[in-house]
Amino acid sequence: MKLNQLLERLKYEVVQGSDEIQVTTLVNDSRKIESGSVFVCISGAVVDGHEFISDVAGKGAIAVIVEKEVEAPKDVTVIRVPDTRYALALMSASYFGYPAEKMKIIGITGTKGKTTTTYMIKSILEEVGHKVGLIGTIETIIGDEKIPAANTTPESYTIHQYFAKMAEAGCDSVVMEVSSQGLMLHRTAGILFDIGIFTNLGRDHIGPNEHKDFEDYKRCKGLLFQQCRQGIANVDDVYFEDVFSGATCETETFGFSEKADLRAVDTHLVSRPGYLGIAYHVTGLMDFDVEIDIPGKFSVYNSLTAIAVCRHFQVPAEKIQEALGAAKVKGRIEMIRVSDDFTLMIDYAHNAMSLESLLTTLKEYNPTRLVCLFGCGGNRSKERRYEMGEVSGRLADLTIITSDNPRFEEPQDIINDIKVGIEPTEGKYVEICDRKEAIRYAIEHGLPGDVIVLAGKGHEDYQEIKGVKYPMDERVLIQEILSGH
Ligand SMILES: CC(=O)N[C@H]1[C@@H](OP(=O)(O)OP(=O)(O)OC[C@H]2O[C@@H](n3ccc(=O)[nH]c3=O)[C@H](O)[C@@H]2O)O[C@H](CO)[C@@H](O)[C@@H]1O[C@H](C)C(=O)N[C@@H](C)C(=O)N[C@H](CCC(=O)O)C(=O)O
Ligand SMILES: Nc1ncnc2c1ncn2[C@@H]1O[C@H](COP(=O)(O)OP(=O)(O)OP(=O)(O)O)[C@@H](O)[C@H]1O
Ligand SMILES: N[C@H](CCC[C@H](N)C(=O)O)C(=O)O
Ligand SMILES: [Mg+2]
Repeated sequence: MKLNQLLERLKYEVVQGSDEIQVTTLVNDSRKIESGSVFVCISGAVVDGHEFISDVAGKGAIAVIVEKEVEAPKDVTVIRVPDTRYALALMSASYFGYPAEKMKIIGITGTKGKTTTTYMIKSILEEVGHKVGLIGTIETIIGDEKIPAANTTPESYTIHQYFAKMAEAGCDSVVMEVSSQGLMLHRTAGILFDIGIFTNLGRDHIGPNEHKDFEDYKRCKGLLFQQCRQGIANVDDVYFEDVFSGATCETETFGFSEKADLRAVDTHLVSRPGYLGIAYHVTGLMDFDVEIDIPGKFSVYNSLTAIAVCRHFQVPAEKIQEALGAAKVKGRIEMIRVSDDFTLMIDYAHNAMSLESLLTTLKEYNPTRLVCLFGCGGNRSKERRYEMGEVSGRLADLTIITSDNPRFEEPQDIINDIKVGIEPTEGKYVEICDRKEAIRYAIEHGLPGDVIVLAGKGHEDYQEIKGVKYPMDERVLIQEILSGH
């Protein structure tokens, strides 16, 4: 492949050498260089790719793409672009033959509900015969192949590599989560989404290596609506108009508000022993009854989003009803049967917004006690800690504070930060640092009619401590506890 073909959709300057050369592979990791590779230098959060130029030249790279002034061996072509992450995205699309243009691409952004909604959309579209690829927090799904995810929205090269595999596997559409960091770091640059979705916006992801402030977070979410044809938005969210202020797409809305194009009415909780769900009537652009096995008001939002998307694929109401009735997502309000007396669930709520909506909605089912077990991740937004502490102290009848993924922080320091939030609420709490022991406590002290939530780890099957991921799956811990281990 010729270098100028990879660069065809970019503005660039040839600083040294020629763009007429043939290259073998496109690489942004010096450890993956082959003879004839072009190396894209990314200024990362940990290291600067520009520092590897002599290393990659020694390994056979024949061109480098830079965004800074650099010294390079004379036989290496140097191309300068304004932003190398942006360039990597557009070059990757070309490298893999523009696979996004062969399928319908659905992108979902928002603070919460992305993962849940992607699975709902996939199951509805597959009900009527579409073949749907999926990219998100839990995994990437290409036909029968499931690849565990490192990021919610992977690096652009990986996205196009997955797209190419999906197109080859016969997928006609892709549903993917588009995180604000993904938008900020140009991981999805150059993709024209057929449908872009905005679920909601809450304070999150502010801190070192994430967003500098809420304004930046909000601005990044809005970028999706400058690169899609049809926007679909939650009109009830207070930030909807802000997020869509620069939008260039057609826009339709969903929500409870009378203004919504697709609206939920007559919502009612469904509760039977061992079962919590929600039902409503959808009206406006479509008209039918919906019942879902996932409790809570946000299940109404997530399913409305899925309905709005599937309407654009002309899916009939009965098929949507059927697929939504069976929708289940790993670690998202996943019910685990441990007792005939009380209800226990594993959920991924790991910020104040999701914990507040989860606990509020569960309280509506009138449990004897609402018990909330959680910790917070280390080396992630510190605001989450006291905010989640405050939410749980205020809404739960008992909070069990424990560890999540401490990463490089001391678990007890994280617990202390959570206590700063919980103490002023006078909410009842216990602290048990070891997560398994904390779960044991929750199960052994469960009272008839209790609802117990294990929050924060959701689908994760590991605990990350000082750079090592140790196996830890809450489903396995529960089975061990029940069998007396
Ligand atoms: C802070 C951040 O966003 N980091 C992400 C980023 O790392 P980076 O580019 O800054 O990497 P770096 O290690 O500094 O390396 C810079 C460059 O040098 C290259 N390099 C590096 C070492 C070497 O020996 N040779 C070499 O060439 C690297 O390949 C890279 O091109 O790019 C990597 C590849 O795409 C990501 O995996 C990584 O995500 C880390 C794991 C992360 O935790 N990110 C979080 C903040 C994140 O992005 N989260 C969002 C939202 C989550 C959600 O709410 O669902 C997500 O989309 O996942
Ligand atoms: N629409 C929603 N509004 C608020 N909270 C939600 C919503 N949907 C799900 N939640 C709560 O947030 C948690 C995470 O949901 P989900 O994984 O679907 O969101 P996400 O946007 O993919 O989040 P992440 O950025 O962490 O991947 C759920 O476990 C649930 O507690
Ligand atoms: N995608 C999420 C993962 C958090 C999950 C939680 N278990 C933790 O480790 O903090 C984030 O980066 O914010
Ligand atoms: Mg997600």
